[in-house]
Amino acid sequence: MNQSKEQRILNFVLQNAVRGDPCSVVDAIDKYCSQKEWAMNVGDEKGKILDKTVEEANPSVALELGTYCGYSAVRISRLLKAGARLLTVEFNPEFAAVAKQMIEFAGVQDKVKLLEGPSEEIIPQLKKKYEVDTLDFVFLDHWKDRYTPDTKLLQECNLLRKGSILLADNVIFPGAPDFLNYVRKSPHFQCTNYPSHLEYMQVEDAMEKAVFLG
Ligand SMILES: O=c1[nH]cnc2c(O)cc(-c3ccc(F)cc3)cc12
Ligand SMILES: [Mg+2]
Repeated sequence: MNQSKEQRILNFVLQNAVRGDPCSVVDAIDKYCSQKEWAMNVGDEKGKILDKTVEEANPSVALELGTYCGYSAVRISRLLKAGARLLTVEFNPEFAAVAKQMIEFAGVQDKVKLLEGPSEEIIPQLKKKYEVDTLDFVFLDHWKDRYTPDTKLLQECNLLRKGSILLADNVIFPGAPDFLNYVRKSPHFQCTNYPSHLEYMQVEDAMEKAVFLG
């Protein structure tokens, strides 16, 4: 059976990174995807914006929508303080299977919980099934058409508190215009735009930070 691109990325990591070393996993994925096969990891340029925002949030509980191969789950969890945790949601079972192995190889499995399924089903379960009170940090990197409905759902489920930080990837390319409209017009969010480039390409992209004001 032919290997998928995501399985090829994982194999490259298993052969070129250091087990238990999250930075080596992140670097190996970036090396493969910049030199061999493009893939939709957030990448190192936008990854540095992600790092800064995670450090600013210093979350006890973080949520990621869109795990893919686990690149940003490893990138985020390497920065988490002792006892902090990341919940990451992936709809595609093939991607989830690769991400699970990526997370374990990186040695961050004790900080990361991978939840398989659609975000609109999982978000309403976070409080009761996953013992979440409120989320300190949310990384939106799944499907652009879900950014706005899932942001509204997070609010409706009382999962945000004053100061919760949302960070959205790809607000320029592929683009999430309705999300930008929603958060920038809402009195409940204070927004900041971070111009950057599409991962591994010279195409303009940006990330949007939206701090919940309560
Ligand atoms: O679907 C996506 N989810 C999350 N992140 C993405 C991301 O960073 C890039 C892209 C993407 C970019 C260019 C292209 F030609 C085709 C897809 C998609 C996603
Ligand atoms: Mg993305």
